[in-house]
Amino acid sequence: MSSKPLVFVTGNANKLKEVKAILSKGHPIEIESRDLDLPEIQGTPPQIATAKAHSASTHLSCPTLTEDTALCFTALHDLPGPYIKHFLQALGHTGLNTLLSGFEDKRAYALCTFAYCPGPGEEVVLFEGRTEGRIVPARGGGTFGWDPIFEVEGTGKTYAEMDIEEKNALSHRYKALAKVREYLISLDEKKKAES
Ligand SMILES: O=c1nc[nH]c2c1ncn2[C@H]1C[C@H](O)[C@@H](COP(=O)(O)OP(=O)(O)OP(=O)(O)O)O1
Ligand SMILES: [Mg+2]
Repeated sequence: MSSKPLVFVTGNANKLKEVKAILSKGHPIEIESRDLDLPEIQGTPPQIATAKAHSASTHLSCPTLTEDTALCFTALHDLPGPYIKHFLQALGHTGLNTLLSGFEDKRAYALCTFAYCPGPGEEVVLFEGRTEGRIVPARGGGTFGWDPIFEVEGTGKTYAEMDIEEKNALSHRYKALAKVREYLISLDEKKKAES
C-alpha cells in the first residue's frame, strides 16, 4: 500500500496474530495495531461493529479497522452472538455446552464483522465472514477463546484441533478479511489514479 499503514484496533492478541498471518499472504496489506479497550454497545452485530469503528476513529483521528466476533447458536435464535465474550467468561466451555443440553440441535456459526472507518464521523464499511459448525464438548489444545468447542462443518475438527494454517484457510475471520483485502486494494488503486 502506498499510504500510511491502516490501524487495526483490538485488545485481543490472538485476533491480531491471526489477522497478521492472514494478511501476510497474497497481496501485501500493511497494518499497525493499537490496543484500546473500546466501548461495545448492545445491538445487532452490524450495529455493534459500526459503533466500535466510529469510536476507534474518533479516539485516534485516523482511518481504522476494527473487528467484532459473534458465536451464534441456532437453537437459541443466534444468541449469545456478539455477547459471547461475557458468556464465555461467565460459563466457560462446559457451561456453553450446557446451554444447549435441552436441544438436539447443536448447530452454531461463527461470524466475524470487520469495520473500516475512514475518519472521525465518516461512514463505516462492513465486511462479514461466516463459518458453520456445531457446539461440542471441548477438544484440542487451543488457547483462543471458544476454539475448543466449535467443530467446523465438514471437517470433524474443532478450531482448536486444527493447526493455524488450517484454521486460517476456512475461518470466519479469513472469509471476512478476504473482502477487506479486496476493498483496501481497490481503495489504494483509486487513490493512485487520483494522484
Ligand atoms: O476465532 C476465534 N476463536 C475463538 N474465540 C474467539 C475467536 N475470535 C474471537 N473470539 C472470542 C474472543 C472474545 O471472547 C469473543 C469476541 O469478542 P470481541 O469483542 O469480538 O473480542 P475482544 O473483546 O476479545 O477483542 P476486541 O478488542 O477486538 O473487541 O470471542
Ligand atoms: Mg471486544
